[in-house]
Amino acid sequence: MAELFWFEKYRPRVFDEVVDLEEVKARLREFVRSGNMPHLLFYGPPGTGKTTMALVLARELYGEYWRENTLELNASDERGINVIRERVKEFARTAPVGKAPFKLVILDEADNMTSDAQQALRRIMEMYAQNTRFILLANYVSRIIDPIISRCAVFRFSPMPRGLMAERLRHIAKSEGIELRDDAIDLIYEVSEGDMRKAINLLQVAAATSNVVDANAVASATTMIRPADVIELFNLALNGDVAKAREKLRELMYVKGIAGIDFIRAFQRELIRMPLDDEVKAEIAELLADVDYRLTQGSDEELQLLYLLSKLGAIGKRARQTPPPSKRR
Ligand SMILES: Nc1ncnc2c1ncn2[C@@H]1O[C@H](COP(=O)(O)OP(=O)(O)OP(=O)(O)O)[C@@H](O)[C@H]1O
Repeated sequence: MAELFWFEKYRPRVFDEVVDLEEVKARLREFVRSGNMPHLLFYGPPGTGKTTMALVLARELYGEYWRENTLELNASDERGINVIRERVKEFARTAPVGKAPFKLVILDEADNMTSDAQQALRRIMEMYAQNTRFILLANYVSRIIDPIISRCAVFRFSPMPRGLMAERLRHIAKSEGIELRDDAIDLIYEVSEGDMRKAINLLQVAAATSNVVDANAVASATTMIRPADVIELFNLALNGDVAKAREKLRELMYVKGIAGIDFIRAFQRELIRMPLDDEVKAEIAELLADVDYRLTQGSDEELQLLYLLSKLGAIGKRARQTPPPSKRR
């Protein structure tokens, strides 16, 4: 069956396809080679490859029999520790198929379990240790009780670095016949904060409307402000058309539902690319930082943004009256 979601379609199947995580791969390969391993705990933010790595390990351990030898449970779906106990008991009853001497239980969202449930889980892990190994997946290691941590080999997963995320996105875009622009990658990286699932999803949604994916397409796929709208706002205000700028601002705030702080981020992002004098840019950057601060202090969003627009109007007016530095004597 064709995969509906690209993040599933492009989920790595073997260690070599997994981007980054070199140390984790090396240690897991060693477990596969030796045919033995302890329980594992993978922790880190969403979309950083924990589930992927657990499934790759299962394939590498069992080859074609990986499904028969793997039980995937979600700690927050499964109603309570008793359900987990029953399912593990049932699963562990039969011997593993293939060469590895144990079966694999992958328990997602282990950090959502209460500490009592985790205590019970620890006993289950011990009870079936002879022929099962657990891989616990968690976002926060601090929410896992010490007796479990001390029984596991612990691996940390970090947000995907920009360069590697870009490489992976380019690979997917190429396979899908999509032209992916650099400004789109910048924006996807910024919005996804190193979460690969989110990044791939954004690419897929943006590509649904156009074969050329640029930052505008990415922004339209989110509740983000499009670069084209930011530039228009900037230009309207700087050119002294503050009334029109206000209208545009209100439309974006109330029709698209864009938050004040997102405007500031978008302005900061576009400012670098604006064809303005460095001194003017520095002044605007300072103004943006001021407004940003006041917004974080709880000031009224619309008032702050209107203030920003009128200040931009004044800066623009002054800039038009002052010749650029190269022409100054
Ligand atoms: N290191 C990686 N290399 C290549 N693709 C990756 C990598 N990490 C994540 N991905 C992509 O992101 C998707 C989501 O990753 P995965 O399900 O492994 O995240 P996770 O860390 O388990 O997240 P969660 O905590 O939300 O369960 C994968 O299907 C895959 O397409």
